Amino acid sequence: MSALLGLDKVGKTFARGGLFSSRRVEAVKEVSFALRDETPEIFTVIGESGSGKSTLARMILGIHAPSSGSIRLAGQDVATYERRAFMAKVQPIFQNPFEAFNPLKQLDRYLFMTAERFGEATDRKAAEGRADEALKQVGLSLAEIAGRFPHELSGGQLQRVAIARALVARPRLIVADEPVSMVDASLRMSIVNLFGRLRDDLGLSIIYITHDLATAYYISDRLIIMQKGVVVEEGPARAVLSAPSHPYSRQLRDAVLTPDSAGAFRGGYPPKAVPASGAKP
Ligand SMILES: Nc1ncnc2c1ncn2[C@@H]1O[C@H](COP(=O)(O)OP(=O)(O)OP(=O)(O)O)[C@@H](O)[C@H]1O
Repeated sequence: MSALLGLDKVGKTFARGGLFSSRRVEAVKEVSFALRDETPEIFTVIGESGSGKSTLARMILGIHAPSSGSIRLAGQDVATYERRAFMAKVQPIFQNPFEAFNPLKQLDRYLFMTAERFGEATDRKAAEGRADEALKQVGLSLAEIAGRFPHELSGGQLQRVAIARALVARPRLIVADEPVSMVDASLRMSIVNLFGRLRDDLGLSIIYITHDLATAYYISDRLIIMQKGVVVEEGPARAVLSAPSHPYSRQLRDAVLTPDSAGAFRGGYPPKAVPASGAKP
């Protein structure tokens, strides 16, 4: 078995209040997990605000260096990758699609640029082909997007373009940090369903960072639950959320457990009545 991604006792400590401050925050402590090469999956990192999810995502993306432990992609330490080679394998999707794009730049430019930089497209025609293919994978097309600016699209459409931009590189792994929390509640399930299709059709693995238990339950294959930087529970998503053993996991589950959704958490699938947001009942 070869690992696509392997984290071994990864930790991150920040100095609070400037470089010379002695106050330290342990944002992530000794997190270990591996994604298998042969088994594409949606691996969810769930936890409340401040639990260390984004710090973990940034370390996997090579934005922050771990303070301890190691992160390996296809057997190689993430820190030693040449940036372009790394981005061809791992692509990010961030929370706010409106911040991901310059409001003055046409959206197709981003797709062409990614195709040329990370997707090995050698000319404009190849880049257009790549962009159209990726847009179709998210339910759009180059004809619909060509020449359009970010403000001309809805948040949901724009997040689809952000996902298409990631796909243009034909990565092995997508790290999606709260990708649906800025998207209209009615569209959240369609975005997470799209992740499911990308896993099944393209063999992509997705690290899905969220505080939304409902979408996590619905789409995840495996998950870890984080609290104060520590993994308090891990395992197959349905098993963990149906019978959580840690008090914090139970608290999380109960926060979205309405009488209507209770059946879903007892094992019914798909969970028809689970709310699309993490809103408390
Ligand atoms: N650059 C930084 N400098 C100092 N402290 C930081 C930095 N980044 C994160 N932290 C701290 O690390 C802890 C974890 O933050 P992180 O953003 O990873 O949590 P999170 O689970 O992603 O939260 P949220 O859901 O609100 O984004 C918090 O206490 C945060 O204040």
